[in-house]
Amino acid sequence: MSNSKTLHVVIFGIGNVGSTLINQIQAAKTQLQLQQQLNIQIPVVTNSKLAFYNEFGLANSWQCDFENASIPYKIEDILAFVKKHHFQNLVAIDATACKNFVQNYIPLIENGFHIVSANKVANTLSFEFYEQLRLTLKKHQKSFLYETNVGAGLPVIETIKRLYDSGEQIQRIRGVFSGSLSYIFNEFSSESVSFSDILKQASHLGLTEPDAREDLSGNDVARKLLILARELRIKTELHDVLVESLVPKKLNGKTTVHQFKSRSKELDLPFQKRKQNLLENQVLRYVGELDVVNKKLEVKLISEEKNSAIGQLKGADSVFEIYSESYQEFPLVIQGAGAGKSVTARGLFSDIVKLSNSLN
Ligand SMILES: NC(=O)C1=CN([C@@H]2O[C@H](COP(=O)(O)OP(=O)(O)OC[C@H]3O[C@@H](n4cnc5c(N)ncnc54)[C@H](OP(=O)(O)O)[C@@H]3O)[C@@H](O)[C@H]2O)C=CC1
Ligand SMILES: N[C@@H](CC=O)C(=O)O
Repeated sequence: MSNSKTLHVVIFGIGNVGSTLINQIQAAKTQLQLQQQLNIQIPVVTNSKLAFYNEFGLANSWQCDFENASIPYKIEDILAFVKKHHFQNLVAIDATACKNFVQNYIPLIENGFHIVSANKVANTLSFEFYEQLRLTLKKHQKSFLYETNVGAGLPVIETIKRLYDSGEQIQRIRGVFSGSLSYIFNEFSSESVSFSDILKQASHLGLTEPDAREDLSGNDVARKLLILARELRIKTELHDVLVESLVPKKLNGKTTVHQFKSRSKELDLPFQKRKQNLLENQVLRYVGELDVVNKKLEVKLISEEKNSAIGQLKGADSVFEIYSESYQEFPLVIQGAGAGKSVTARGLFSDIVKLSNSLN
């Protein structure tokens, strides 16, 4: 009898992260089969409007196939398709940044899907939804993995869970939680380039959210703090996070993404002023802090000494300093690329493989 296991993975969102994930899975097929007897089939991929179906799984030409043969869809069409083909071990990947898409999680779970998500929204809606989602997962014996929600491919959530589950008292988590803002302030502090040009670069590199104001407003970091707080069983909401937004009021949510992009030069002067106010040995850093003891979550722009751990960050690196009873004076530190399509897709891939280990 063969021990081979097949997963049927439906990928929602084929932008930076989703399309990289597909390519990583296709490239690893032989290795997965040989070393782990794991066969990952991708019978459906979608963007916000169109879906491409192939009951035998995607071919390497999937991008052309999607362009030529994708059709408009509703979530019910996908549920009907997987049912018709009696697919087992179903996994839905949320590689969207869509606030509405998470409303599909419950119907997906009720129809046999496990969920693996890079999208932070499901974990940062009301605490009521957070609990409802977990109750539904339990009822249907399904898993929800979301390591990439914090620190992209870095093992942040897993580390915090392990510490917490083994009774370790975590007191404080502090660091640079945003890969895009790390990149932006690392470059802006050390180079003579305008803020808007660096923002554009970060966006081209796929480091920012589809709407970069999610990063600049502090929303994305606030979500990450909230996700970690909830892992530590702190019952709190997104609006409880104290956030210093970097988006001027005139460019906030009332303008479209396109209008914001075309007016991003308006950010140059205020950031140039902040840079001029720095002392010689200082750089700008956008930091997050979760004070577990006082249940306080805060996101702000600070002037940091160049030679501190946070001041020395390079590229799109994030850093997470975890202070706890066993790591009091010298924190447990997790550092590495905190954003980017390749590391994030690899993080999703790793969650898929982890999930496969718990399936028949
Ligand atoms: N980039 C990074 O470094 C990291 C990203 N993440 C998360 O990964 C997610 C994806 O990011 P990224 O790939 O950069 O974003 P992109 O904007 O590149 O891609 C988003 C994709 O989602 C699709 N989409 C939007 N709404 C829906 C919907 N309702 N149903 C199905 N598909 C939809 C878009 O389709 P369309 O083109 O039709 O709009 C697009 O294909 C985000 O949640 C982000 O926070 C997490 C960690 C790091
Ligand atoms: N936009 C985010 C991507 C990862 O979550 C970031 O910059 O960290």
